[in-house]
Amino acid sequence: MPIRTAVPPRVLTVAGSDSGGGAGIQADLKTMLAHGVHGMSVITAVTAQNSLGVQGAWELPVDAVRAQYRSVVDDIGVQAVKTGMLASAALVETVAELLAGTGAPVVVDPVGVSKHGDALLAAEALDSVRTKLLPVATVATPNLDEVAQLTGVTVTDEDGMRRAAEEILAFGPRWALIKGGHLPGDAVDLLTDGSAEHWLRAPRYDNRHTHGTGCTLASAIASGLALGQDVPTAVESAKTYVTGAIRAGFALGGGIGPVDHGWRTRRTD
Ligand SMILES: Nc1ncnc2c1ncn2[C@@H]1O[C@H](COP(=O)(O)OP(=O)(O)OP(=O)(O)O)[C@@H](O)[C@H]1O
Ligand SMILES: Cc1ncc(CO)c(N)n1
Repeated sequence: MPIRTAVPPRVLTVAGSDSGGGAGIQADLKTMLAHGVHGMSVITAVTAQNSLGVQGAWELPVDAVRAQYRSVVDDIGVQAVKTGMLASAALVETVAELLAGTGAPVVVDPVGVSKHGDALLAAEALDSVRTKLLPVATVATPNLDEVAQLTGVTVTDEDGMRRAAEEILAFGPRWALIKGGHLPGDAVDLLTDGSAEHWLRAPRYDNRHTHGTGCTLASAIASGLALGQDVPTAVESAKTYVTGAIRAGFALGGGIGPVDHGWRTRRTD
């Protein structure tokens, strides 16, 4: 048996736990495993969640979040970070302050509500996301509901996605990835840094089992960045990964099932 000598890149997710295993920390770590990086976690909140919705949510104390972050970063080190559910203004500000000191690229998924419409971020935290968190992001990945919450822009078409990207970039992230997954038609996303524009197009799969798509996409981007890819390359390969995972999504429970993070190891065609 060969003995491993190379150490895989390390990727940190700062996010909430989804007991159902489809989104949040659980989706992030599965995505990282699928990309061959070493996944680590700072848990910000615990949700009681399944295919039907979010039955409860409890955020962790700021000190617990700080301590987890220091444990990971001071000893193991990180090559990329992804943030997801941050729950409160206090946690958003704490995480933003911690990330301002990291030299690693940061993918911010500004999680606002779950697929079922359950709030995962307090309304009074939106301003901290705009002024503290987005400025430290290498890539921000809002869906169209999060765009509306953060900028007031209602997107109905691809021109609207351009306007949304400008507004998001004005908060300070280096790149904006506007996810058009909630529009009808093909699943079209726009990646831009204000000059280059990359449109990512994939067929829309008529699959209701899409729990955790946003977490999966953002973690795949962070994994690509940790592997040394540039932002457009990491986003393109993450889009391919999430599209395959949605295509292979499966029914679990009585509601919206998860995407299949392991689709590449299971597909035969
Ligand atoms: N039915 C679908 N078929 C193919 N691609 C999809 C579909 N739904 C979403 N996508 C793609 O999945 C990715 C995630 O987008 P989406 O808008 O679903 O994120 P999200 O709402 O943040 O997800 P979640 O809140 O469940 O984590 C995007 O690349 C989007 O285009
Ligand atoms: C914990 C958690 N994070 C993110 C999402 C995004 O949908 C979710 N449903 N649950």
